[in-house]
Amino acid sequence: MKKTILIHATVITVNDKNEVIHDGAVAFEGDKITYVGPTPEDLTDAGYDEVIDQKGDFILPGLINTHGHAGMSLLRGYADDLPLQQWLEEKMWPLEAQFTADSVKWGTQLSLIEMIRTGTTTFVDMYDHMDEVAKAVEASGMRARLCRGMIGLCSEEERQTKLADATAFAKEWHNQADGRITVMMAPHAPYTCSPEFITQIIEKADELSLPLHIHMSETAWEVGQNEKDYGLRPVAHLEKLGMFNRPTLVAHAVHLTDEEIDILAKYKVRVSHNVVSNLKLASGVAPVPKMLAKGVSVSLGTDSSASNNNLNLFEELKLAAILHKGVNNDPVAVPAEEALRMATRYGADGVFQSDTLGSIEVGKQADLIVLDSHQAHFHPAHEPISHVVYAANGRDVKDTIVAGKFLMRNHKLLTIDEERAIYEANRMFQKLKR
Ligand SMILES: CSC[C@H]1O[C@@H](n2cnc3c(O)ncnc32)[C@H](O)[C@@H]1O
Ligand SMILES: [Zn+2]
Repeated sequence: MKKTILIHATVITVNDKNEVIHDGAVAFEGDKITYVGPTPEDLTDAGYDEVIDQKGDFILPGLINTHGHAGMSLLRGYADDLPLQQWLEEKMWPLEAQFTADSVKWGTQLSLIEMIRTGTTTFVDMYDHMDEVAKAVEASGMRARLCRGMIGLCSEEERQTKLADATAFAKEWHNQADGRITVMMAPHAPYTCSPEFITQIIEKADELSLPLHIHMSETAWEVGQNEKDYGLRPVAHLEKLGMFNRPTLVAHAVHLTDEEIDILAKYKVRVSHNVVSNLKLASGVAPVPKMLAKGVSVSLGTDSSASNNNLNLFEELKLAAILHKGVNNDPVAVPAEEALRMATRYGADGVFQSDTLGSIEVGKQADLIVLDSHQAHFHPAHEPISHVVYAANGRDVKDTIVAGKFLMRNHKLLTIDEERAIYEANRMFQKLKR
């Protein structure tokens, strides 16, 4: 197995002690980290196949995007400035109904390019034609937690076809691509899936020992609708259906009462905070400081490029750190260190892989990103965490490494043909009837 060491770097470990190592080094053998510490004085007999001098660049754990729909990059910019329900019903769903496996394949390629370029090493994806997504992830070298999203607003026969499709996908792809691909079961939302359908999906997740993923409490409309239809708000509704007895990741969680936050904390429900998407669709602002204070694990998600309109998690990172200060009149809400944990450690928890991902520690997966620190906006050279959260942007990422393999080196993508992907995505979009 190849042994590599990155030396003379500023290593932002995001470990328990939040250590930052100046003139530090990170070594990995195969897919695992084998050394984290000061740059060794003498490497002559250490047996490394490759020694890379980072000249002070920042090394961080790869970022983890805990909610999105990669295929939807095909619809970037197609329907801006609308509220969620109108955006979905009048714009997204009619176009998605025309999507083929090829549309999803090329939409996903665009997303993978953006994510690798901006330092995401693991992402969650909920969509249709998931075989195409899984094949693209496998070839790209990325890590992903994938799920076939199920919308229940169709005939019983179609619902059962979707459940069978999700089950077959899970059986075929869970723990594949050397463990880089894992799977969840995903009812789309409480307002698009009946209680009976959600129950069937929970039972299937139980049978397959898989976590669950769902959009929840995204808009005030959704909460009102749930109360009207079932006499309960979404959190109590899903609790009653037994969803939270299984490991669950919910996306959005914008409209929550204090009691609902207590329920999420009690069941260790993971929350994906989609700050840009929630602002753009005018859904609201999730009570993130309250959730964090009550011990809820809150990570960051982009949602899709159709509501974001990019997959650059550095934007979520900065906004998560500053928005909650503004709306709560509290300059210490979501400090920089906590925002960075949301993008890394808590993300690892969000994908149920905190043992192996989310920080730079010996034994964990070598999922690393390198930021070019030789730029004006990273100087004066102090407080690296502050610079990464408040001053950095996705284009600062020069190297992206997943499972010890470079997917991008010196800004050059190594596993995806970018020009072809851009060409094909445009061709796919032109085929859609708008
Ligand atoms: C078939 S699963 C994916 C499904 O979700 C839709 N979607 C995208 N973004 C959101 C969002 O913010 N809330 C609810 N649903 C969303 C997407 O259009 C797909 O149909
Ligand atoms: Zn979504």
